[in-house]
Amino acid sequence: MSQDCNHDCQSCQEDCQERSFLAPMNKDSHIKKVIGVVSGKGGVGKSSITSLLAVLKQRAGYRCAVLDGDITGPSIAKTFGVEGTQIYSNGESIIPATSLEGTRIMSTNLLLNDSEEPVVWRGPILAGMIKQFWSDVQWGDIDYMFVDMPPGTGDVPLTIFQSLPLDGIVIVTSPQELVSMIVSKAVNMAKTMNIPILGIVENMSYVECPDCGKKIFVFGKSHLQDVAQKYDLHILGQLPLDSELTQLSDMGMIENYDSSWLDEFEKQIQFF
Ligand SMILES: Nc1ncnc2c1ncn2[C@@H]1O[C@H](COP(=O)(O)OP(=O)(O)OP(=O)(O)O)[C@@H](O)[C@H]1O
Repeated sequence: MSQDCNHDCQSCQEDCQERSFLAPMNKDSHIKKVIGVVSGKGGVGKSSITSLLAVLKQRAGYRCAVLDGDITGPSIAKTFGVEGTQIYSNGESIIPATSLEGTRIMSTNLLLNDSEEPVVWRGPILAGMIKQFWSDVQWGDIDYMFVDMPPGTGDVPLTIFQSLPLDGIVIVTSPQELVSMIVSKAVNMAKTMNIPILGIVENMSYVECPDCGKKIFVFGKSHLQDVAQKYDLHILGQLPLDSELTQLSDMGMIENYDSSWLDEFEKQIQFF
């Protein structure tokens, strides 16, 4: 580190070991905990679990926010029913959308005129967008911010790992993913970046028979225990496939979702 260091890494060109890639927090935001939600590949329910984590913490009385870092496949605004909300700026910062129950949300969907328009930006622009969501949005006082990370372990998730002060990550998987190498990539990425892994969630694990309540493991025997043991991961939950969750998410009403398994999930995330 140079003797003249003023700790402003943004304007400094020096090749310095102490260089921090962290994006500055918005001056009017006070965010106590930032938790990233990752998955090795798309479609396993990462955005749904991100939303449910915020819903559960909000129900427990905390002030929550969701930063939709899945810039090219945003779904959080729709899930929380704020798609189409007019986002405005106070001249200095962008004001996020607020859901019916008070969760603050920022997502690319809120910035596009047409939510069906594809986002065809390249990596550096995507990464810059996520930093702007952190630095330029006036989040206010937040107890828990959940960051819906882009799927995979590529350039953009890596930038989020480096740019946001993550307190930990939650890994979301599907039963099929657990038998592949995909989970190990997400685990190794977090370990390389020195970010604590809070736990692993197996989503779409089983279907519950509506008549007798029996759990049917449609993808065969779960490998969750083996994987958790192998990588020393805390199991946060084994969540069922539930059509009501899909329907409420599609209607923008995830905050109304309730189910008996949510109580157990809520207990498992109390230590965050
Ligand atoms: N446990 C579940 N039961 C029923 N439907 C679910 C469940 N989890 C997710 N879904 C549904 O599956 C679809 C994909 O889920 P989601 O968008 O959360 O996945 P994702 O991993 O974030 O995908 P992507 O990475 O492509 O954004 C959505 O329609 C969602 O409502």
